[in-house]
Amino acid sequence: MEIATCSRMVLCALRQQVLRCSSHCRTWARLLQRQRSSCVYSSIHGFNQDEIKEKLQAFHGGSIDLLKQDSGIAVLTINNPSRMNAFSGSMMIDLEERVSQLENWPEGKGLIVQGAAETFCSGSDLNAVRAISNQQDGMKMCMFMQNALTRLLRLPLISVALVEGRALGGGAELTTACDFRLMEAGSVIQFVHKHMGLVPGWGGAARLVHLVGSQNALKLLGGAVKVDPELGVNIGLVDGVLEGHQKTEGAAPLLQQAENWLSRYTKGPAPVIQAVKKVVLSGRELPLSEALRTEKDIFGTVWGAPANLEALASKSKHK
Ligand SMILES: CCCC(=O)SCCNC(=O)CCNC(=O)[C@H](O)C(C)(C)COP(=O)(O)OP(=O)(O)OC[C@H]1O[C@@H](n2cnc3c(N)ncnc32)[C@H](O)[C@@H]1OP(=O)(O)O
Repeated sequence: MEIATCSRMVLCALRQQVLRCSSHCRTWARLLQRQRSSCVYSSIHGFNQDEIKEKLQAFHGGSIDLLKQDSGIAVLTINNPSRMNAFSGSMMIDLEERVSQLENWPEGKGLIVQGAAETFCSGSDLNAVRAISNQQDGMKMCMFMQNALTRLLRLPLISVALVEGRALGGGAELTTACDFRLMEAGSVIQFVHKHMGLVPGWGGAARLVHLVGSQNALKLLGGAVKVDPELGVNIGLVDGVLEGHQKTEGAAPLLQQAENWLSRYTKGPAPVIQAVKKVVLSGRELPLSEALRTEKDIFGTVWGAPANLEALASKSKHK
């Protein structure tokens, strides 16, 4: 073959490769843009994040701890045991920061949200609530938490709330910002807002309606019903019941049980698991035509990618 012909062929292959790469880059840029716009409120809604962060910072205590594991499953712990893991202001800021870290975790596949010291979370810290009980601050805190929890639910990770002990008020809302909920036998999820003269404000009502339907949501909020694992499973709020490791002899620690449960869905390469979450998320949140276009874009990120080529080469049978 002539040298000129050969170089033309190489150039052509290179051009195709560049075109393919730039199309991938454009797709990723579009998807990243969508991820960045995960927030519900921004400056166009009159929301100033720095302003409310400064206010929340004054109510300290507790922390939100993040452990990223080599397995690709991270554990997020609500840690304020002396107040039954209630959310102080600084913990709200911590939560937002941990969500940012998880948004930038290419190896991530799953997330378990748990409470420290054998209980889940008793909602917002009532001391902070009293101090910011004026209308303006309440709205700002509500927007801040809706943004953080919406971004939590929209992470490209399959997430599970591991409910041990009690999930009350904002704690119950937090469970709805995960893809799945697992409850320990004997634990309770309760939207106690009505007893506090409130309704959910962290996005919990909107998400609850999607999970259990408006009839059940109305019952749970209107009656401040104590949801035990059996009721939770019956109405579709809860996806699995774990054995209480202290009460049942030989039961594995709860976190271990939750990791085992989740690992069924996180087995495989991170880009594929993240793509699975993204297609479901777009189907759940977008109008059909937009969801279909997004699915096509996400499909484009896995088609012909290493995991796909490897599977094709191995001629796998799905037995
Ligand atoms: C939009 C968000 C809406 C919201 O989240 S509003 C808040 C909803 N949550 C609540 O109302 C929970 C109030 N707390 C309770 O009902 C009970 O404390 C709870 C969780 C059932 C536990 O009861 P017990 O086991 O008897 O324990 P206890 O009452 O002695 O509590 C132990 C210590 O924890 C504290 N605590 C519990 N929940 C808290 C909260 N949300 N904010 C601030 N402090 C809270 C409680 O005051 C007590 O502290 P201390 O030992 O008296 O200093």
